[in-house]
Amino acid sequence: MSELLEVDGVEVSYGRGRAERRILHGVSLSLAAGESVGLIGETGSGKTTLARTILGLTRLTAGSVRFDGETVSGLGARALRSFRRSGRLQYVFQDPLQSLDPDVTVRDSIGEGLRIRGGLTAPDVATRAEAALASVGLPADLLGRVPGQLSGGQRQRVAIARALALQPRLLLLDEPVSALDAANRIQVLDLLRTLGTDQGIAKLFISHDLGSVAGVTDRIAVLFRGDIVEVGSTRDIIARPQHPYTRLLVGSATTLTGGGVDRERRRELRQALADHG
Ligand SMILES: Nc1ncnc2c1ncn2[C@@H]1O[C@H](COP(=O)(O)OP(=O)(O)OP(=O)(O)O)[C@@H](O)[C@H]1O
Repeated sequence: MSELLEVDGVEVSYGRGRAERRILHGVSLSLAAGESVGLIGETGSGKTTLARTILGLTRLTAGSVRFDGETVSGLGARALRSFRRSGRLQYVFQDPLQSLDPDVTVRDSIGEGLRIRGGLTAPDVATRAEAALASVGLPADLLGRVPGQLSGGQRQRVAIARALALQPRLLLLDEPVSALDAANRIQVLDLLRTLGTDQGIAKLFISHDLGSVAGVTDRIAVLFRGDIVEVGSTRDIIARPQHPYTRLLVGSATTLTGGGVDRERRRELRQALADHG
């Protein structure tokens, strides 16, 4: 199967000289068109760094990122701008206020990327914005509101609609529900499960919480201290986790196991992890 996204041996460091710290140690990961994959790792493991590298925002020191047949990691500033304008790869942040301007209406916010990309008349942009809003289950009467007049769950849906309006091939969703309360979290995850499947949009869910993405992904990749330590179908990862860190994740996710592993077992797994690293 030809891959939509191919991350191959990516290394990223921050700082220089003595202060240099390697964050990603040769990460490889691929996604096919329409596939839904979870990238799971604890805080500081390098998830956002990997997302930023895929977007071409962070420079890699080794390896490559290919997307939709193009080597993104090799693009110069100008080519990168044009790649971003194309909208083929969209990023949804944990906090919707990071992608939404507080003074801009929902209508203009969703239409902005389309206007920047060009090629559509103003009425076409408006129609696409309305359709995108409807596709995330929100009514058209929200179009005239600004983000401060929306609930947290509505804001995140608007941020998703804004990304969808550009008809991307891949959505990078960085902790898309962790800022939401429990009820909104379930609703937005429910939306994300089916969203884009008809159009073959691939989704990469980035999260520290295996439980919250298990129901929406085909595969899971586990990132631990800058290395992908395990990749497999979501079902296999949950039923037969191999790496000690994955076992700890599965054991801690009470929603998956109905109870989680007991304290003593978690202590053993933490010890195994310490021995591992
Ligand atoms: N611009 C930067 N300069 C220096 N160090 C950075 C920079 N960005 C991130 N880091 C460091 O790189 C490591 C990985 O950070 P990253 O944000 O990728 O982790 P993460 O897995 O996304 O964590 P979280 O779940 O907390 O968001 C952390 O130790 C962080 O402090």
